[in-house]
Amino acid sequence: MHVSHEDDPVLERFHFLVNAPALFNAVATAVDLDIFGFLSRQGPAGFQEIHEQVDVPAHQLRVLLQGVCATGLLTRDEGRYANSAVAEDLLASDAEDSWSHILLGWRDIYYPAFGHMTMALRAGTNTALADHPGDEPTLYQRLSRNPELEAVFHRAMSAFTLRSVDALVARQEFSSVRHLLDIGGGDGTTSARLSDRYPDMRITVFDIPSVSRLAEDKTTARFGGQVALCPGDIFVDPFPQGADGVLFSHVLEIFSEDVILGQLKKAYDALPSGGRVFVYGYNVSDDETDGIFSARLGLYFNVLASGQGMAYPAKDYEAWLSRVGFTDVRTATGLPYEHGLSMGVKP
Ligand SMILES: C[S@@+](CC[C@H](N)C(=O)[O-])C[C@H]1O[C@@H](n2cnc3c(N)ncnc32)[C@H](O)[C@@H]1O
Repeated sequence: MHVSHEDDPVLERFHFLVNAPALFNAVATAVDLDIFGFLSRQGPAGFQEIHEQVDVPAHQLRVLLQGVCATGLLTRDEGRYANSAVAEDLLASDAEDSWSHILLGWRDIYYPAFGHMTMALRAGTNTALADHPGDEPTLYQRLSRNPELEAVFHRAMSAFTLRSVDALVARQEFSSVRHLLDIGGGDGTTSARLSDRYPDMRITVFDIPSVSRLAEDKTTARFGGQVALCPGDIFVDPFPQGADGVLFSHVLEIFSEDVILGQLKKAYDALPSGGRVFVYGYNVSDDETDGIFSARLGLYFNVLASGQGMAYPAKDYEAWLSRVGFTDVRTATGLPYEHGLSMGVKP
């Protein structure tokens, strides 16, 4: 006799979870086939109208549409399909912040790696990186050998960052910074937002050379002298001098405690007295039981990206900032998508 868990919300979650990999891929395929975009431009459409737009045999399209309807992202009313409000808002456009970019990035880069999870966690290192040619120890470095996949990665990264960055940019602590170093600043998405908001702030975006090239359009082309690019390796090259603020956005969480302490010390040494450090990213709850975005991220780091790191709880960052010598250490918690901003000031 099985016990019934009918009223237990964990059961409902379990049922969704075990089907989620297939459903996730169905939704990503619908993005690929521009089904959400078509329904957005066209309004509700019958099967035949969708079929005329999509190069998939009728039976296979029927199966796909059933799968996407089962997620709730498409609705079907008297035979006509339509985007749900969530699909219309998140998946129908090709805009920079569209979730469509995020889905394709997760599908092409993150999720293939998770099949290696048991092996990677047992091995204590990112064994899934073997699927990406090269001998460098992190995914970021190896992606520079594959410009197409690197572009997919940074389009997804940028779209996700845009979904949470407003809360970061709005922090009044940035208004006193004259020159900010955006360490691991990626394609410059965050710096571009900061430049819009603080036209008097100079910003230097530091990232590996292949990523710096991706940042050119978004930063120097648009912001001229306000944003400079500094190609380099955080483990090899010194941080540029003269800044009074250092931002690590979605960067420290990739690495182990020792590496984080080393990078925070580097920031401390580069800053003048009164200079500010900002550590922005995902935080799991202090008791490490909560945060599904953070959970995915920590697993991705350990299986694929670096073999280290996690969405550390804010109290870890606060302890590390204090240990390195920063004062006024605190965290703005509860930012969108499980984000927090830990800050400190060099005395
Ligand atoms: C998760 S992305 C964050 C991008 C951006 N800061 C944001 O919040 O959207 C991490 C960034 O760190 C950069 N990075 C990783 N290892 C690096 C290294 N050794 N030196 C310089 N940048 C590095 C990557 O290229 C990537 O752009």
